[in-house]
Amino acid sequence: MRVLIKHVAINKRCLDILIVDGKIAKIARGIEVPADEEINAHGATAIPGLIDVHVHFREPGLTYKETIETGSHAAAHGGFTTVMTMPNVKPVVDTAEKVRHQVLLNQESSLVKIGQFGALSADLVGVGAADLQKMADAGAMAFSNDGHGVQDAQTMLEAMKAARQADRVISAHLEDDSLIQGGVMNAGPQAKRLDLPGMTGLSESTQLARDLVMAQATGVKYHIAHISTKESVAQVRLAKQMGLAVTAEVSPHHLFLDDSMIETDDPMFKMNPPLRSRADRLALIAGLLDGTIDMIATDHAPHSAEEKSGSMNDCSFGIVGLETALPLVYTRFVKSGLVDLDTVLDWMVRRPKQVFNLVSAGELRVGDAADIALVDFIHPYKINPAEFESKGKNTPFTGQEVYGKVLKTLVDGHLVYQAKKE
Ligand SMILES: NC(=O)N[C@@H](CC(=O)O)C(=O)O
Ligand SMILES: [Zn+2]
Ligand SMILES: [Zn+2]
Repeated sequence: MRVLIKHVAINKRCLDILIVDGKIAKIARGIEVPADEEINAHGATAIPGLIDVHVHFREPGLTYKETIETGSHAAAHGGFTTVMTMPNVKPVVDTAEKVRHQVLLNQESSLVKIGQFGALSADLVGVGAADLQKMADAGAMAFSNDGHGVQDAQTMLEAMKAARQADRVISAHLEDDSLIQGGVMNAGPQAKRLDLPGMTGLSESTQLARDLVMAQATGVKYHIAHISTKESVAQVRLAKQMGLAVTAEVSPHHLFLDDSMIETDDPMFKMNPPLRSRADRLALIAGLLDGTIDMIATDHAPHSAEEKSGSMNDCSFGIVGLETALPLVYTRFVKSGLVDLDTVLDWMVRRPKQVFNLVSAGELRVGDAADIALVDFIHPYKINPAEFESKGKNTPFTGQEVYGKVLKTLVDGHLVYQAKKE
């Protein structure tokens, strides 16, 4: 099977891409060979398919929020060709048998490549680490307790030792429950103004301090999920200087929103960790720019309309991200002149691939898997949740004007998303 993509921009040059049997065979000017399928990509830019190391597809158990199929359509629509799915489905993916089952389910139902996380402890809250080695053997690509902080130090220590042994990364959701105090947004003047219970960022940074000491002792590859505070960024910077195998991801919403922008009690602004202060947000941007933070991950967390209605006091934590990440990052960071597109691809393709050892993901090089997104960076459009492929429409970015509409997405040379003609 040969696919020929004609007249596409790559690093600002107009080139053709020849794909043979799912792999990139040639990238050059004016390739003239017969092909089973020819795509005229005039006006589009080709980028390697994006990688998101933090998403929630809600199958099994919570499929009214999202299924593997709808989540994978959302990924493809967002230009993502590989995602890593968190284990907080129902039942939680916390045994080798459940990992095996989940990996099969992912393969059957997904349009994009999926790396599956196994849980660090039983049901995400159990004391004592789960059997990480067995889960790794069954196909778990990494481990996480996302959704819950690991409250018990001994449990985290056991998990770190086992992850080190199995050569898998731990992605930590950092949250000390004793410091949360029923908060629904960041503690600070804005929470007071809105008369909403606040939660302190110390909940994240204190647990991070504990974990970094144990990460050094065990030598585990330790990754911080959705980092959100300036204190955490400072700790990661120091830990890296000390030579620890520490990495971190930041979400687009923590980069582009802060609690001063929450003007009303609006469920679309409730997520975990919460939007922090402007000073925190600026520290996250600085950390990303200087390499302290390695990558961007969406924490795509779909919920039903009902679960995201009413007051922040009662609604669910989390927002969707797969279908807004690239346009938001491109518009705020590249269009504004802060960084070039290639740097964004470091954050959204290369570092995620390296850190999580995602060997099947392609990087737009001859010989690599043809995981490619064709993107229109020229024409602006407005974010409209009604156009999302995800079941979750819960985003605080509705109506924002952005650049970076995905026109087509290919996984192993197969078209998995195609924008409707206007
Ligand atoms: N981020 C969120 O607010 N929610 C996530 C859980 C998580 O990422 O901690 C979810 O599963 O809904
Ligand atoms: Zn989390
Ligand atoms: Zn999450």
